[in-house]
Amino acid sequence: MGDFVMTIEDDTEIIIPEEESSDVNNDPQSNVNTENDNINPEFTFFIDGFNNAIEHPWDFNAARAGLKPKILVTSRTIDEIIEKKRLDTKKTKIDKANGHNKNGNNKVITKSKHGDELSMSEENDDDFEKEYVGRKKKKEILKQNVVNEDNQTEDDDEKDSDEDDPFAFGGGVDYVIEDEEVSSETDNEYERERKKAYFADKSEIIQNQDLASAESFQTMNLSRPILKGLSHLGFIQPTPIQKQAIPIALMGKDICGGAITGSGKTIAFLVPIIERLLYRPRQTAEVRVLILAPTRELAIQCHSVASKLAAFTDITLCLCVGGLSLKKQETELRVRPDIVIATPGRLIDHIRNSISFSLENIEILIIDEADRMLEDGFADELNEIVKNCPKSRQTMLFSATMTDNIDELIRLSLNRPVKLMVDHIKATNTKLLQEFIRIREHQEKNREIILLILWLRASELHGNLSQEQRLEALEAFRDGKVDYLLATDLASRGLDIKGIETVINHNMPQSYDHYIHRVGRTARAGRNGRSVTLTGEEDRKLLKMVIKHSQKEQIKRRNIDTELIREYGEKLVDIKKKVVEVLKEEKEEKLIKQTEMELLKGQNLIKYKDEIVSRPARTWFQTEKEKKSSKNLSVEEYNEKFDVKKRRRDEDDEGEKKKVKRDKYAGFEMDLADATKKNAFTVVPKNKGVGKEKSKSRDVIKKKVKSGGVVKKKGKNVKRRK
Ligand SMILES: Nc1ncnc2c1ncn2[C@@H]1O[C@H](COP(=O)(O)OP(=O)(O)OP(=O)(O)O)[C@@H](O)[C@H]1O
Repeated sequence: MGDFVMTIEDDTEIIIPEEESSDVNNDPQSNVNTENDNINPEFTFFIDGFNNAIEHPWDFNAARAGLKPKILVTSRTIDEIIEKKRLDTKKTKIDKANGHNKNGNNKVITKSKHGDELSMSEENDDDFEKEYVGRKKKKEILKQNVVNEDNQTEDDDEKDSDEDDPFAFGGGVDYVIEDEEVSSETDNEYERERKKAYFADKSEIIQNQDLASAESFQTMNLSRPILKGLSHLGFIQPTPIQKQAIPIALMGKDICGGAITGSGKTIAFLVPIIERLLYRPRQTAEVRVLILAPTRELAIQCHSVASKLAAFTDITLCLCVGGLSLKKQETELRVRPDIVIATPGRLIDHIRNSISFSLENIEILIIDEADRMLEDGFADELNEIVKNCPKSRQTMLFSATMTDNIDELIRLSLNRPVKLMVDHIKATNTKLLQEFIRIREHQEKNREIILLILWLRASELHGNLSQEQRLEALEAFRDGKVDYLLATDLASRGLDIKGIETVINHNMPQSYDHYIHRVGRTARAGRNGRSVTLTGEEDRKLLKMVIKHSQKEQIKRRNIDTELIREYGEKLVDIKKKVVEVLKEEKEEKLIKQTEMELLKGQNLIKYKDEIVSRPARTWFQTEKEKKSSKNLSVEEYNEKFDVKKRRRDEDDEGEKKKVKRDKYAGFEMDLADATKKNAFTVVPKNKGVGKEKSKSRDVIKKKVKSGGVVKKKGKNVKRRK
């Protein structure tokens, strides 16, 4: 859960003078595209719809440019440890087969970073895999059946006669349940009246606005540079949320916008911002627009899309997120960029500590994933930011699970916001096929085995990685260099990576909202997608909610052959010893790295002592104690939901308290916070659908038992870095 709560502590950075020189060439003004003055009046738009959208509408360039200078430490990563073990195994095998000290022609000699010489056969690169998986299983994967209730296995039938059993889905049972989490559906008269008074009357606004003119971007009265930006991104027709939000936002109204995941909410708020900024006074530079996002990666993505959309304007942008160089951001903020895209913690750091930066001229405040930002974990930071913005600003909130709860919204002092809930409330995309694998209580220990059967090969994304590792993992995944991304909820919101075909939930998430965001990483922008969720007995209520909010044909049940579970369970036991060794080595390497970093920090403190001492100390709006407690709040809030879920299960069991005991080894033995352990989920990209791909089991085993920091590159004969 620490993933989401970025505070000043996460960003501790010793700013060394050398860094300054490299910043000079990164003036945000250099992004200004002078083409603006040179627009070709003859340019035309492509008109064949969605397919024109470019492959990667965002990139990591700005984030990479903002990375702190790399500190070279000599410790090995877990990838290197595993690679070495793999090579050692091969070496032993080859030595055994060939007799000692025979170096055949087809051997590659590599030298590890630590100087030990290793030999391996080019032809032998699959050995490790063969050893632990066995080729014949590659085909057996196809045995898994996706079934509906007509086709369940005997083992699974026992409880399914109960007509209130959500696992019995597919046969036409219509669940009508009271759902306290979908507020609008359960509002009482008083609540409805309150909302009527709080929100603007949309029909009145629409009456005054010719929404028919919003049918295409060209008829929206947008300026030429924006149309050109949209055209370059390959966007021709606005999506439903864009059709509604753009004209209303251009009127300066506050907006509470909700639309399903992957429906183009980012463009829905970026277009009106950029259009309005084109008419800003040019005499003085001011920071006029602030876009807030809950995670660094989402802010990076938003900044990248915004830069592309504004490429033919003179609008300047600055990315202010933790994990990237403070100094560089300070330099950029000094010239007052028009738009700042930020995560809350780093923004507050700048408000307090960057000379001449303030939010006093903010005209538009956008809060992306607003419901998440309104949660307790962000409460203090959000209050601090809103307090610093002028009251007269325009505020726009967006999320796929947007709340219309007035008590939550009231803190943002909105001005008669227009509620735009475009899709059926909390619906999932109809192009999403949702599969569920039932995990009975006695099978809880099999979750990892089942993942293993699903052939996962993964890189990782979670809060325990450095920002550089986080970017590398995402980039490798986006570019198809790795097949899967194993991620915590850090990746659950907003990330838009083309080609993600499947999302696998190792556990059903804590709430339906979390579920919507996770599975929403696939089936985006009109594409098909699939989610597979390992569903425990305690997840019945959530499963019912999913069914309730989905079309019948979106829901399927997937069964896993019990014989396969047994076999793969044995394989896991076989490699247990090796995994434990790797974990031990990794721990030692981490310690080495930490020590080296401390040493380096100490050296810099001595070297630049005068300058560091003469600088005013950085300040924060909370005391250490407050900071810690708001960080904990977020985790507590998350765990609370877990407890609720568990309680529900206990209630289902008629009060009988049953604790599912999980083998320590079978669980996630990683450094992440407990809440995160319970919520690892996995994203699977294009053409690597469940049951189709070849065996990559060792990676899954590696991930399963140790979720920290592995980026496994695809392909054979991965050469070791020197
Ligand atoms: N008008 C359009 N035409 C074609 N593609 C579009 C259009 N608008 C947005 N897209 C594409 O749709 C995809 C999803 O957009 P975006 O990331 O803004 O979704 P979102 O609604 O914010 O999703 P989430 O709720 O998951 O954050 C992106 O790849 C984007 O490039």
